[in-house]
Amino acid sequence: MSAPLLSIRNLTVDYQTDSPVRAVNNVFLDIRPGEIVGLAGESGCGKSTLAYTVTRLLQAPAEITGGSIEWRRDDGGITDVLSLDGPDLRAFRWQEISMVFQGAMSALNPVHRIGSQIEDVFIDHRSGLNRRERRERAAELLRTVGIPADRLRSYPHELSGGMRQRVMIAMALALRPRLIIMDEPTTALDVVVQRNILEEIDRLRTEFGFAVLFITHDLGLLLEISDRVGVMLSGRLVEQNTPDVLLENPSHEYTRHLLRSFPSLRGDVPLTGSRYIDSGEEVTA
Ligand SMILES: Nc1ncnc2c1ncn2[C@@H]1O[C@H](COP(=O)(O)OP(=O)(O)OP(=O)(O)O)[C@@H](O)[C@H]1O
Repeated sequence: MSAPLLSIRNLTVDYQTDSPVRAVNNVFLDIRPGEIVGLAGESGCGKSTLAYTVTRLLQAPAEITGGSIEWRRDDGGITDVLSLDGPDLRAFRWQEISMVFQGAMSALNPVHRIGSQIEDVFIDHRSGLNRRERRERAAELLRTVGIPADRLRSYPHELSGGMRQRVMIAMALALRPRLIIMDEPTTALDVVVQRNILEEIDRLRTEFGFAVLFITHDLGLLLEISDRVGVMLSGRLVEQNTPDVLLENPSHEYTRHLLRSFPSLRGDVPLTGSRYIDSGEEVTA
């Protein structure tokens, strides 16, 4: 088994409000190169706080009160993520780890064309590229995520929700990061569009070899797409395992509860093509 790309050890994050909230509580999580790790749990369990901590986007009143996050660089050396700052942090954020968050409409600037927003990533991080090269790369990125290059001239409101989310994925891919964190990237989309985007992410992962930390409250979806799934409850990662083990032999009562809350994995949930449906396994309680 390859060495982890990202190692989260004993991480604890508190919101220092009048009555402090422990949003992340002693979390251990490794992500290996090329792996899709899913993080499930209901609203408020600390998933986004964990993602923001890894990407160092956490803001006051949040405070990291314990633990470490290590990143294995391409040269085999280790970067202490929690002590990164200045240009090193900026470079880490787009070149090593990038993010796709929920709500592409609010993440994209409504008054700028798609093309110029993608090119901005290159202006900030690839200052050696000239205008024509930036434009070519932006066009290539759009094609990579299945959008015709002439859409570079579109404004966000001229694209569908699914297309906007693809643009966000294109931007996240721009500098070829080794890990992409996706926080509810498809939640606002209808099921068919969601499925197309998930297939796209899997195809891109095969093509480019990046790892994915995929965060959603939707355990069913994670069981389908992930190599490993972690279940979070009140800031704790109460269980992490492969989808097969989680389905067949969940060790935590909360995981069993989440599994029971599926209507059925046999037929009437929209998991078309799922290997769990194909195998005909009965997993409802
Ligand atoms: N700015 C803040 N100030 C105080 N408490 C906060 C703040 N942001 C989040 N929290 C609390 O931290 C806990 C974890 O929230 P977080 O947003 O990480 O959960 P989540 O699982 O991502 O939920 P969701 O899916 O709704 O985004 C919750 O109890 C939340 O109320």
